Amino acid sequence: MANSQSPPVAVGEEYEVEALRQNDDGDGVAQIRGMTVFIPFLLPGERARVRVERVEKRFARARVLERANDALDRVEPQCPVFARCGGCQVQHMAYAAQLAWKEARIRRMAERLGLDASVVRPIEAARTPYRYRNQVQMPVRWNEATQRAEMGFFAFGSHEMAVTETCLLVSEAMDDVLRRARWFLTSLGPTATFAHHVIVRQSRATGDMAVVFALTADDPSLKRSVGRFHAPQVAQVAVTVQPRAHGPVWGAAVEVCKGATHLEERVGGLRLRLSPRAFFQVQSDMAERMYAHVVRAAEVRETDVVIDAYCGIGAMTLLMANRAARAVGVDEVEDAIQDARANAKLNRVGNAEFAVDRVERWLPRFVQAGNRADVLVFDPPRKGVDRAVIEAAAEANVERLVYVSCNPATLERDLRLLMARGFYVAEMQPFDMFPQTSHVECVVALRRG
Ligand SMILES: C[S@@+](CC[C@H](N)C(=O)[O-])C[C@H]1O[C@@H](n2cnc3c(N)ncnc32)[C@H](O)[C@@H]1O
Repeated sequence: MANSQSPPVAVGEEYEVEALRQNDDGDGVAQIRGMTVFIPFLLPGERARVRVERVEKRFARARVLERANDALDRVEPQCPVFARCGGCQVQHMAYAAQLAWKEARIRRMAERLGLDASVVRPIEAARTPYRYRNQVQMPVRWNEATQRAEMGFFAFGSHEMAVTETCLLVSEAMDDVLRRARWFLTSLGPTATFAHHVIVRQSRATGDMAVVFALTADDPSLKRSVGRFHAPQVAQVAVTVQPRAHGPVWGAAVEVCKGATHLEERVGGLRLRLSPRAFFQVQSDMAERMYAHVVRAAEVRETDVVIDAYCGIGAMTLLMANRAARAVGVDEVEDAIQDARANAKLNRVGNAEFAVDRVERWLPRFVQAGNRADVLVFDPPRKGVDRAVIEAAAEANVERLVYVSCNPATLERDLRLLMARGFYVAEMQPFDMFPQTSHVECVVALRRG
């Protein structure tokens, strides 16, 4: 018999459960003998026979063996590798239910922060919940037995590959290029073992695509071979050398082997040059709507000095510069800032400047040097902003701050800190930048007061 210290459930045990709610990863949550159990792909109200697969101190994970009923929100997932690929978590939910679930998460965050429910606006839905992504990174491996290159996606938190030729989140033209890249690597023979990822990005404006082969070896003849890849609408072929096949995908540099040096995208009336290594929002249409919202939320006036921290290729910097006295964009990626400077010229924006730096270094210096700023825009990566950035924002004496976040957990942490330093939340606008996944984007307008 289990003693009082041992967990109430054990790996391999089977139970009949009902999911009571959904956690932020999209998993169903049930209670078994007083323990919280997370069950992927089980929706609230659904009952199932499950097997416990992992037991931690405070929770366990279980897998559905047989589902007894279907929730009203359940739909048939469209992708053949859904549940095996780690990319999508909620294809089994109707799109309207995905939206409601994401909006509710932002509402719960507002509640925990002690905010009035009226600050949260209804979530902005994607125009197309499938085939919306403008970029994809597909792992590749060489199959010794079949002597073919295989592509697919890694399962969540593992390097086990779900082999597939298609991703329903990208355009059909991108799917076609991925297929051709796999045939091409197969045609190279075992030398293709050096390829570990194929990255494809497509411009919404021109339809042109850039294809980057990520290789483990810096081999000139392999690079020459890769340069022979061609497919309809592919305007650029490049390589990046990243010796570790499991870890970061990109190497230190990207070498264009063939074609254009950049793609061109158009957003919010701007022409934007886009290098392979520079970040760009994955859904161009939603990016356009979100940028327009950020400019409105920042209430940019013509005497304002605006700081766009984590600016990427400078799209928001330029949109705000058009209404301000001066705009400064900062990003740590040199290629992105080169694009941003070129984009300022391309769009004849004369009052935008850019710096290659880490925001946590640049912003405190900017503020301590006594420079004026009226508006701050933060659009950090998933880990949120550094403590030094919060302190600098508090000292900067800005009236308006707009925080663009792709991770509600770090957003909540950072909002709590900003609120403790004299900012209040005026509005929260969620955007469904990543349909079929558990991710949600949110733009928060803060004011000093
Ligand atoms: C979510 S993206 C936003 C980019 C841009 N605002 C846009 O909409 O395209 C985050 C950006 O932050 C940059 N970045 C990440 N950490 C940084 C840091 N510590 N300092 C400066 N830039 C950073 C990345 O290079 C990336 O361009």
